[in-house]
This record gives sequence, structure tokens and C-alpha cells, in this order.
Amino acid sequence: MAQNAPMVLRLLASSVTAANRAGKIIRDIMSRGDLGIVDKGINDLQTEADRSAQRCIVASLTQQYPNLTIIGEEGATNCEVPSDWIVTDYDQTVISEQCPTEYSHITKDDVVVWVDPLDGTSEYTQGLLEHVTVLVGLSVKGRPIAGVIHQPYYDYKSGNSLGRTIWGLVGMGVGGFNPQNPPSGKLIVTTTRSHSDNTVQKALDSLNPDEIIRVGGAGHKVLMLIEGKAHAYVFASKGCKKWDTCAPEAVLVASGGKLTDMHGLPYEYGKNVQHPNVGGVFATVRGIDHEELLSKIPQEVTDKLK
Ligand SMILES: Nc1ncnc2c1ncn2[C@@H]1O[C@H](COP(=O)(O)O)[C@@H](OP(=O)(O)O)[C@H]1O
Ligand SMILES: [Mg+2]
Ligand SMILES: [Mg+2]
Ligand SMILES: [Mg+2]
Repeated sequence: MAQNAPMVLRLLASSVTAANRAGKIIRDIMSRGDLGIVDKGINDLQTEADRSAQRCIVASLTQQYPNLTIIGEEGATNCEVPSDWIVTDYDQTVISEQCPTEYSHITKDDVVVWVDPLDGTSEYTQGLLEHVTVLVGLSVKGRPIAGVIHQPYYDYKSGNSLGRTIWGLVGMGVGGFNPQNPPSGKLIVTTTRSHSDNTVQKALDSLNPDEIIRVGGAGHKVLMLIEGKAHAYVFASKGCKKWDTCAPEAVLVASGGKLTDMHGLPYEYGKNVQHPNVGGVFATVRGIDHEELLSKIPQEVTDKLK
């Protein structure tokens, strides 16, 4: 009986349906053509889709899990949410999974939900829609254990109008896609396309990759890893925040990969942590020696990321 499933599994199943609903809102706003772009700072845009998608996700999860700690990129809002934006059903695939016993006694007080309602905003405003993801990450006692990466525009050019939703729970596995390994005998690195600087480039040069793939969004880059298109996601910048990496890290770890800062240290996702990932992002797929690759990053780069 779904209602008796462990809270973590129910929350993941609720996060999938909420992310799907947010994805439809993102598509609807784009089709209406009025993005309501606001400039939050240097190279840091926000659109009506970011704001509305977050309201949809927060309202849906809060209705089902009152007093749950949810931290969203676009900050707290108490605007009215249209009733048809509030979804309270479970994703049937997720809720039917066997939840690892280690999560059986987790309560809402142990959980922080990190929401990036639209990751890849810069690309969304430029019409590079396949870069966009909706990210909902669940941390338990500070560790990222579950995540949802929804792609509102997955395969949209061939007429797919519902997008695609990928999920993962550490210790249970992943769903919504076919995990692939990247090609052996070469190194393909993925990184930012819209927030690069000298330090970001220096880190990439030090790895001497065979190929660099520059795409938007932290979620999209981790998808490149777990779908075998790249071996590492390297971003030597303080620009990403906890909502960018919580869900992607959980899905990556559930797939056998690893994400740390550029010093090799893990990120914590408890409710009082600082939001910027000041140590940068260094993520690798299963089978890559994370520490060995990380050792190639020069100190002049890591000194800048503290
Ligand atoms: N220097 C910076 N300033 C603001 N946001 C940054 C940033 N560097 C990275 N980010 C944010 O981190 C995410 C991944 O960045 P990128 O696409 O460049 O790899 C994006 O999230 P959002 O699109 O959710 O804001 C992006 O805006
Ligand atoms: Mg943003
Ligand atoms: Mg983001
Ligand atoms: Mg965002």
C-alpha cells in the first residue's frame, strides 16, 4: 500500500510528479512567448518559468508534507498557486520500488529538499531548450540520497511533448533512462557554455582532454555522464549552488559515479549550509579514478576555490 511506503520513497515519487507538472508549466510559458526575464545579478537570469515552476513544486510538496524543509533557487514566495499546479499523486513506478531498509525510519526532520525549478535558464532564454532540466534533490542528514532530473524538452524536436524524467535513490538504483558507459581509451569532459572564465579553462587544460563538450545546466551535464557521452563534469568556479548539484549528485552516485569539490571534498546539503559551491564541481562516472584525475588540477586553480 503506497501510503505505508517509507517517507523517503513517497517523497521521491511525489517529487517526480511535481517535476513533471513544473515541466509542463515551463513549456506553456515558452509557447506563450512572454518569459518575464529578470536579471538577478551578473549573468544570472530568472524567468517567469523559473518562478512558476518553483511555486508549483513547493506548493505540491508542502501540501503533502507540511513543514518539510524546502530550499529553492528562486527564494521563498507566498504567491497564490493555481489549483491545477498542485499535484499530490505518486509516480507509480517509483512508489512500487523496494525502498532500502536503511531509509525506513527517516522522518521529515532529517530531510532537506533542494529545488532548482529551471536549470539552464540562460539556455532557455536562448532557445537551447534541450539543455533545460528541473531538479529536485533530497538530502538526508546532509547527504544527497535521492534526486529527480526532469527534461521538459527531451527529444522535443521529434514531437515528444511530455519530456523525460530520470530519478535515482542511492542504494536502490535509477530509473527513466538507460545507463551507458562512455567510450574507453579517451577522455571527454563536459563543462559550462555560459559561465566560463580563465580558471575554468585552466582546469580543463590541465586534464588534456580529447574532447570538451560545452552545454548548459548542471543537471544536463550529469545526464551526459550517466548516458555515456562524457567521463567527467569539471567546473572550476564558485558559480554553482547546492540546488544545482543535490539532485544530480544523488542520481550520479546511485549510478555508481562521484561528485566532489575541486579539493576532493564532499558537499553537505543540510539546511544551514552555505548555498554557493565555493569549491567548484568535479564529477566522474563509474570506472574513472576520480582522485587520480583530480590530482591533475593545478594548485593555482584550487587556491582560487576556497
Ligand atoms: N557565475 C555564475 N553566476 C550565476 N550562476 C551561475 C554561475 N555559474 C554557474 N551558475 C549556475 O549554475 C548552473 C549551471 O551553470 P552552467 O549552465 O553555466 O554550467 C546554472 O543554474 P541555473 O540555470 O539554474 O541558474 C547557472 O546559472
Ligand atoms: Mg539561476
Ligand atoms: Mg541551476
Ligand atoms: Mg535554476
